Amino acid sequence: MNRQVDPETLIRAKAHSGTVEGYMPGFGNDFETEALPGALPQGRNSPQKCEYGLYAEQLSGTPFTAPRGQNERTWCYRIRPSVKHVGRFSRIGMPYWKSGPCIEDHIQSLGQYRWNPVPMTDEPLTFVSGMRTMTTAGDVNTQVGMAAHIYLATADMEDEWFYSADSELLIVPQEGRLRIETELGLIELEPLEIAVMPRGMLFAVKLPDGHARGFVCENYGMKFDMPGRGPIGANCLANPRDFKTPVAAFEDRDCEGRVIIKWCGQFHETPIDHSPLDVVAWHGNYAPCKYDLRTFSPVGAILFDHPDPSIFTVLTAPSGVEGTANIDFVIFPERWLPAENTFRPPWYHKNIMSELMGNIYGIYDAKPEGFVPGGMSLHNMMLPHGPDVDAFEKASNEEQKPVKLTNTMSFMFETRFPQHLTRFAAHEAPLQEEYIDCWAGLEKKFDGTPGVK
Ligand SMILES: O=C(O)Cc1cc(O)ccc1O
Ligand SMILES: [Fe+2]
Repeated sequence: MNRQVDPETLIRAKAHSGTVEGYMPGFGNDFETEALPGALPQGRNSPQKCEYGLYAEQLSGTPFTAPRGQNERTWCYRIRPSVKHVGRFSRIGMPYWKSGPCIEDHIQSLGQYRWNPVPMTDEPLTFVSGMRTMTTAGDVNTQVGMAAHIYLATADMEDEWFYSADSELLIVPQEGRLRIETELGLIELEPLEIAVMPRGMLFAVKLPDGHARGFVCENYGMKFDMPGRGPIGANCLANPRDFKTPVAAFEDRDCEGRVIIKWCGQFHETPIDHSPLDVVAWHGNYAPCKYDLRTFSPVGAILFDHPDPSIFTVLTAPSGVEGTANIDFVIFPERWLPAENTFRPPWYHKNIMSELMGNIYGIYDAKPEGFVPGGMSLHNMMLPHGPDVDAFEKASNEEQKPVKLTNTMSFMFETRFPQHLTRFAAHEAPLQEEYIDCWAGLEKKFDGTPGVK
């Protein structure tokens, strides 16, 4: 990639068969890709000397001895090895990017929370410096739990690259496109797509629209995986081929730059005198990917009742306890609602899991007012919630012909751990103080006499 990643000078791998415009299909596949012919060694990983004078380097995403099927690593053939950064690491501040445990004593009261979109800013903020943590759960040091962030970005990362040693990053754009230049290739992302950036992988984010806002789920624990479909069978929900991993792309460029690392909740930087996006060829199964949420094929109730939202799980990060996710990433996409004699929106409930929701666009059926695109809500462990009074009345009284729910895409980061608000979420972000009043109008209908009311 050249600095502006100009398509003319971009040295990108030729599309192999099965690739779609710079991407290879499949989830967690063993990929191979080279931007220069013959750069990728065949039949071995570490020849005595690599073609083109490249250095071989392995990036391990799982322990060496992880079981086959979970074991993930990638071999990179690069112009310089990663140790060729210039100086020592020095600590820098990133005051709005928090890590768990971050249990500060600043919350007025326990509650159900909802926020308006955090407004865009004129301040020059990159994808990294513009990260604003809303909640943390678990502990980054023990690699358990997660954090939920919003990012506000107005500036490209110029000669600046970032990696998180702490976490995998699930990126959910809400406004503005992102151009994510990674060590393994280029990901172009727009709202209604998501990207997953593996732990330890360098990248820079550029802003084709000059600004961007979105959500990030930072996964401290085991990697996101596709959920098992159980009796649903081999198809529907997210299909593996709709995950796209970039082909190799590199730049050979000297510069005065810096690498920022997030490491056990702290931020460090080191100078670098060249672009670290210098991987000419790679092979392996530890790689970034993107996914278009519009390719999710929802499966739902086709006669009666409202199923658990787990049917809409796109990705799940296990916790080690079966069926109890460190994080489930769930979406609420456009779909048909045909169920008969059924209260169709979500039921009222309390949940051992903690539910952080965000609205990407449109209207969420349980909250027709107040949960707006760019907004978020948090229904924490065992705190009751459900449809607001208008949604309840409408869904209880409407004629039950099949309807298509359109103009909607919300999502949920659901974790087995309680989520703690940051000071930013409690005091700086536009918290809706009156949120719980959305249930105030739910009146007692019971009068002791039989019959539906
Ligand atoms: O609370 C929410 O809006 C999310 C949600 C949706 C649903 O369809 C069922 C349960 C649930 O927690
Ligand atoms: Fe819920």
